[in-house]
Amino acid sequence: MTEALKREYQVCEEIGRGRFGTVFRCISRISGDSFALKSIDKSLISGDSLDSQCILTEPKILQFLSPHPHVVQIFSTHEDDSHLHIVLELCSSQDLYRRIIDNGVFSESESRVVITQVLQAISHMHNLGIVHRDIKPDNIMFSSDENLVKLTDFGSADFFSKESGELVRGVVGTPYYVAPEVVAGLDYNEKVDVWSAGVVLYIMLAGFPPFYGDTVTDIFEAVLRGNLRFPTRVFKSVSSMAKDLLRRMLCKDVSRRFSADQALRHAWITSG
Ligand SMILES: Nc1ncnc2c1ncn2[C@@H]1O[C@H](COP(=O)(O)OP(=O)(O)OP(=O)(O)O)[C@@H](O)[C@H]1O
Repeated sequence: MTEALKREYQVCEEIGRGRFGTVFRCISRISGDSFALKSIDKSLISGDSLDSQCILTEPKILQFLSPHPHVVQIFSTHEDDSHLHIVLELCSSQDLYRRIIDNGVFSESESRVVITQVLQAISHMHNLGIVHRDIKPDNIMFSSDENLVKLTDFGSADFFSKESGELVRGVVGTPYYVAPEVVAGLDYNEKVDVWSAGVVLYIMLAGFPPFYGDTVTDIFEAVLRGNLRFPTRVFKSVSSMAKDLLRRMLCKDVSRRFSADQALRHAWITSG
């Protein structure tokens, strides 16, 4: 651990583990406030691999996006021979995935509170020319005060240029959440994040994803068909306004799919 890090923070208990590192709670010796310290073991990453790119991209993009109320805040990075340490805002241990598993489906008003904040984070990113490419419940955390939602995990994010209309390439994302144009191997734009946020909203309301299958291939085929259904058993009590927003976010035709800003202006969002 670097001297500066040891001087500034007292490292406490482990609070999580990812593929490349361990996350600890740490306390600032100056303010007494708690933070999350993500320590990435550099020996687990091979030199010029995609993994090492992701790990280096994340702090760079977080620095660029911070501060925003719905993007997990980065405070500093410290590097030594063996590790890259990132000091982040401390979130609650429960992410949206865990909350859906533990508490079941969300009401419309609960879903609205979460998705509005996610869309605000996406709008902020898109306005700064960044596409996240891995929006999913596991990457949506709650802040320690529980009502604030924070978007995390920018390891798959990339820069794009809105002015030049330049498109992004590469199959990136998680099967249930990935947009059809990504699965089809086409170039794509930032609206892939709106599609993924639409999948998240659908799951919060229904408890299952809109496009699913037993294997990754089956899921991809369902995504490519993009046949959005609202089974009566589950959706009979969901408002037509909520379904209308889902249709506009989960629209296969990218040119007709809502942007994050359009979604934020939709009546179902603003009526909240
Ligand atoms: N800012 C944070 N505040 C609180 N807990 C966190 C924070 N960041 C990460 N964690 C916890 O640490 C765990 C590991 O996080 P990390 O970002 O290293 O990996 P991951 O994104 O879960 O997985 P992968 O490494 O496969 O991408 C998370 O699942 C979460 O429980």
